[in-house]
Amino acid sequence: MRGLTRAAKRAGEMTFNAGGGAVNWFPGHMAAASRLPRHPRPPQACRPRHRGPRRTPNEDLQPVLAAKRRILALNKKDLANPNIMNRWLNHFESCKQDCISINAHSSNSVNQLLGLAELKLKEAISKEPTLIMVVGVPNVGKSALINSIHRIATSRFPVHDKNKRATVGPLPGVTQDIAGYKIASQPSTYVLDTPGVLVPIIPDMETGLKLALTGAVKDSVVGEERIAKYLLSLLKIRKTPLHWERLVHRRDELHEETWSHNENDSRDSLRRRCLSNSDALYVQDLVTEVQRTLCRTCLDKVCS
Ligand SMILES: Nc1nc2c(ncn2[C@@H]2O[C@H](COP(=O)(O)OP(=O)(O)OP(=O)(O)O)[C@@H](O)[C@H]2O)c(=O)[nH]1
Repeated sequence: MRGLTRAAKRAGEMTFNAGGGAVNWFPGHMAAASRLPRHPRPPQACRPRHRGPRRTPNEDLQPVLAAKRRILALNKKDLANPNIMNRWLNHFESCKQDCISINAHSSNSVNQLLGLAELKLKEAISKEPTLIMVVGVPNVGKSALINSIHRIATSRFPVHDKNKRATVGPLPGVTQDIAGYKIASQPSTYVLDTPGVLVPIIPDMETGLKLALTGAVKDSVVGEERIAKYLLSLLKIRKTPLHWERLVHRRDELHEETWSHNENDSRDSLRRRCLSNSDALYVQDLVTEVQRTLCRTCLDKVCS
């Protein structure tokens, strides 16, 4: 296991050095947002994180958040390996952290989180008004979670801003400002959506590349090719079988199936569903290059 970790670290360094160029991980809106929790009346905190629980806590916010009642929400559970997710839940439980894994798009899942929040915030909710802040790195699903909470709340209580929605998007950095959503009255309770915040300085390259892989920073900040190479290195290190050739065969099969069953299907739609020849060749070249680099630096030895 330690060998794997070391190899991944080495792969991160190599990928990073190969791409070159300084990376600005911390744009202006993040700097502004990282000052928000020091508001004179600091709110309770709910922190959705996603498929990188080790890489995504913001240590700079810990002193402020530690004093709050908080729940750790591991979001995007539908994308995570359930065994690894359970290991993380056990880990946080052993650290006496209230932790739950959720899918922000699922009402059942968000209802479970709300149940836990009600239990946890019982005392605080009796004081008016209560602010619940959702914080986390960019693209973790904070706005999606807020929309689900707001939708559930509006089905329970009459609220005036029923149609208010936080903007959700596949790229990081969609939310640039703080916004409040009323989810209960008497006593008034609000959830606050916040811009995703990274730490001002990414401690090491591996963390940066992993954040990029999970979508917490835009691909263009690190460089698409650099991220692709790093991903391929990780797949190689973990001995994940690569299926490019099978994809090309699948394309030929699909081609035959589709033309024999549905003659109206256009070539364009076919192309969208399959990997083109040039894409497959490009990926194969990339794999070969990564494998050659890995051999050169004896990463194989580290893994074996
Ligand atoms: N599969 C899956 N996707 C999710 C989940 N939660 C959010 N997403 C998707 O993740 C992407 C980012 O979601 P947002 O809610 O915009 O993330 P955010 O944390 O507000 O992002 P910033 O504005 O960058 O801080 C969107 O494409 C969502 O649809 C989830 O539980 N499962």
